[in-house]
Amino acid sequence: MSKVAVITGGAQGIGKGIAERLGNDGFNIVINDMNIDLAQETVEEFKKNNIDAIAVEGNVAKQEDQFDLVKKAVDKFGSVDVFINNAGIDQVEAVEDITPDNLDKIFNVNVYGTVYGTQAAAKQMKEQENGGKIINACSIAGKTAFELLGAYSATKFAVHGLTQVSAKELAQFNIKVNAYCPGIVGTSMWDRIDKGMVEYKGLKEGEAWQEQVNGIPLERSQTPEDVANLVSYLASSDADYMTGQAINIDGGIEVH
Ligand SMILES: NC(=O)c1ccc[n+]([C@@H]2O[C@H](COP(=O)([O-])OP(=O)(O)OC[C@H]3O[C@@H](n4cnc5c(N)ncnc54)[C@H](O)[C@@H]3O)[C@@H](O)[C@H]2O)c1
Repeated sequence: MSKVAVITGGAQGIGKGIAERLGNDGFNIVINDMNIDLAQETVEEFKKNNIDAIAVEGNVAKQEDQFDLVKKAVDKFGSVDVFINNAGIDQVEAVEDITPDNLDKIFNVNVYGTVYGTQAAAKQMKEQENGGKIINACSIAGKTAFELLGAYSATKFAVHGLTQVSAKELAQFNIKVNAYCPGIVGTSMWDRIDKGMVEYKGLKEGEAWQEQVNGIPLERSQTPEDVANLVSYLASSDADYMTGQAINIDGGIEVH
């Protein structure tokens, strides 16, 4: 029977790239997203390419939605072998300007969402003979400071910590937990970050993005496929001895 991968926030961007790659690797795919229309469109596109996939509407910040997501995946495909806590949101703000509402919002999705996804996936994986793999969306901003991304960065540092602790706690159940740390990926998230930085710094549209891209040693921006190449490895049996790692895939921006 094919293995099953669940990808939160998989309707577009990095999540879609990962879902497509894992589908081509032979996984059955379950895409979660709040934007169910886009998730359905993505699933239809995958089906045309012979990837077996379903879309499940849900908000990762709600614990019950995450358990419902796992239940729907198991009802449809029989297991959850890989669970990707990919959904995340951005905010561009100087630390002095961060509001309580914004702080709640970003922690709810990026941090609480990762906790709830891990809980739902682990419960199911503990019942499975072969355990499973949980893979979290961290960021280079989860290891290093980036101006105007204070709240976002704090959530990704938290995801980094959660990855390490979950790995230690779940190893005994043959559940591996790792994270991918992308750099500057051309998705709708970066369109919003560019807009926010342009406002703060008085730049022209696209200039903040270009400034970041100019600093990439490999001299090009990143694609969702670049990230998916790493996640494909983390989801595979080749990574069976790896757990607790947060791996940069960023064209050389950060070296640790
Ligand atoms: N784009 C980058 O440069 C970059 C770099 C490092 C890390 N990341 C991380 O990678 C992940 C994906 O980023 P992206 O650039 O593809 O983002 P994106 O905004 O392009 O896509 C995110 C998807 O998640 C969905 N989503 C948002 N909140 C949700 C929620 N509460 N519940 C369910 N779905 C939700 C959105 O509808 C959207 O389809 C995020 O965790 C992000 O922080 C992105």
